[in-house]
Amino acid sequence: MSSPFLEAVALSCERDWRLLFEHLDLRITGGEMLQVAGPNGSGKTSLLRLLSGLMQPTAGEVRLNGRSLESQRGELARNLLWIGHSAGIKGLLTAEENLTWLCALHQPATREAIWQALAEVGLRGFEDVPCHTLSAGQQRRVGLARLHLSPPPMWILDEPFTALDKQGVAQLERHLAEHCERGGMVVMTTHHTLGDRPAGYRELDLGQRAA
Ligand SMILES: Nc1ncnc2c1ncn2[C@@H]1O[C@H](COP(=O)(O)OP(=O)(O)OP(=O)(O)O)[C@@H](O)[C@H]1O
Repeated sequence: MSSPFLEAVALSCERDWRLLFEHLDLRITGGEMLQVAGPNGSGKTSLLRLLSGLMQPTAGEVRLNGRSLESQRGELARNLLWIGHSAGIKGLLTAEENLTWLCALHQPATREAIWQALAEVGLRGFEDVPCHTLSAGQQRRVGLARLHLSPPPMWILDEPFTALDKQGVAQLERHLAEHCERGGMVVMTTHHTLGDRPAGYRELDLGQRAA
């Protein structure tokens, strides 16, 4: 099967009567990484939410494999992994419990696979600890462990490096680049300058397109 591709066609976004961007066209496919950059409030998270089908555009359209996202909800759910600005985990659940139910949305994972993924993100020994007792960076790592659990090909990540230490940043950069090198797709926002970029890397600066 060919890799999925995502398009924005003449996309405009207005929030609270403020036009964030307009006439935005882009196409991203397997093997590519798009870093959405720009100042605070320029619309980076809004663009990611539009591309993930979590928000409706003011004008224009988002397409998956050449067809409107609206008609592709099932396909989108099968192909997309969205990790938002917050770690996206529940504090009262343990790391293992959080990943068990998050994975159930896509592809149920075994306990062994979850423990292995937690080890990959440096959380060996923290599997059965309630997440509210973990540090901010550790909580972020629990959420990011999903990227090691048979994830779908399209990753849309809002500020995934937040709260990570240097080693965590380097490890995540490598993992994202490897995902693209294997034919996966990454769209993300970050204010961080990436040291490890795959061949298919490009940047979209919303600050330079301000409406
Ligand atoms: N739920 C909301 N309702 C109304 N307006 C919103 C909402 N969320 C964001 N906005 C507005 O949309 C604009 C863009 O917000 P957005 O979060 O997309 O920016 P951003 O570029 O991701 O910013 P940051 O770098 O601070 O994360 C801001 O002016 C914000 O006030």
